[in-house]
Amino acid sequence: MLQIRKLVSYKYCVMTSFRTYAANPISEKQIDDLRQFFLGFPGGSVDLKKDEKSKIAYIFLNNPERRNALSGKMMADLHDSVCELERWTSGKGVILHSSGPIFCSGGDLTTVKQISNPQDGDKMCEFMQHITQRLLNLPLVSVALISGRALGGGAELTTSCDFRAMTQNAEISFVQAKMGVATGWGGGTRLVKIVGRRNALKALLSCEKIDAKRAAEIGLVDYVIEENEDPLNGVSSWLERLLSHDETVVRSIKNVVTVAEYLPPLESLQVERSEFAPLWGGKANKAALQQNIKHK
Ligand SMILES: C[C@@H](C(=O)O)C(=O)SCCNC(=O)CCNC(=O)[C@H](O)C(C)(C)COP(=O)(O)OP(=O)(O)OC[C@H]1O[C@@H](n2cnc3c(N)ncnc32)[C@H](O)[C@@H]1OP(=O)(O)O
Repeated sequence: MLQIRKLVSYKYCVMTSFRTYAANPISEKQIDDLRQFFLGFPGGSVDLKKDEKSKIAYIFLNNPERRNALSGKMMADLHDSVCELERWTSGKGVILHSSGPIFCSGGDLTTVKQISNPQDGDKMCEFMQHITQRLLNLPLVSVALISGRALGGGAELTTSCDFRAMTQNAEISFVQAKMGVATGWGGGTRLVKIVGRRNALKALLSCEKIDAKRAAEIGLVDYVIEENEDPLNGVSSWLERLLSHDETVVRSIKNVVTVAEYLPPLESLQVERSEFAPLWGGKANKAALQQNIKHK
């Protein structure tokens, strides 16, 4: 019993410190300073809704007048949403979405123009890398629903989820090179992991419009919304089917996959063990054994 308690407390320590570590090793004070700085650039909001029945949360990018561009204030909102989701212990999934013809037109150019110097650019980079990595590392399975176009920082945002769903007319374009910059929100690093080195290099240099067909070819999209399907209902049903297991199982699987990406194998195996032990003989496991399931 003591051994199991030790394992559970090990798991808690590793996962708590890991989430911040893998997001960027910066202190709470630094994060708070960055948050305060970016709150000074107003416009739009990022709205969080949690559905306790389906255990799926929805992060909504809301800045329609500027084609859902991300203002400094929205970056701070996104940070707050991710923090709230880290505390949502009964959740299983999260969907990042917006409405209108543009999923997200990137950084809000009103904000961007006011911080157009290397020092502030680095601050934005640090804050956005931190937020997007924390989003990706949540113990929730995440999907970016790209309905319409995702440009620049908007394209980078789509890589901060486990999966991407696209509508038939959606396009993802990494236009950073055309803007005289490279990716800075962590999207370059994540894109290489998703589509591989050559496809990433091509997407970043060509600034091409990647439609659903091309995205499927390079492994950038996981679910294409059907012609007559409501995008949000469609992706929610797709995710619910994937998350049909007990939340303890879903969250453990997500944690194991997350740590395997960052930690050396021996440490990752230790986390896997600490995730497994409490599940073995647990509520979901006992219920499954009682059903005498045949996996035909
Ligand atoms: C962080 C950084 C990075 O690269 O790392 C970035 O993301 S830089 C940002 C990279 N993104 C961009 O450069 C986007 C530039 N915008 C566009 O290409 C276009 O606006 C589209 C996004 C394709 C939308 O074209 P569409 O014909 O639908 O609308 P529109 O051009 O009339 O735009 C409607 C209104 O939204 C505003 N608007 C559009 N995108 C904006 C943005 N990113 N920031 C601030 N305002 C923006 C327009 O100025 C316009 O405002 P008014 O009606 O008041 O004139």
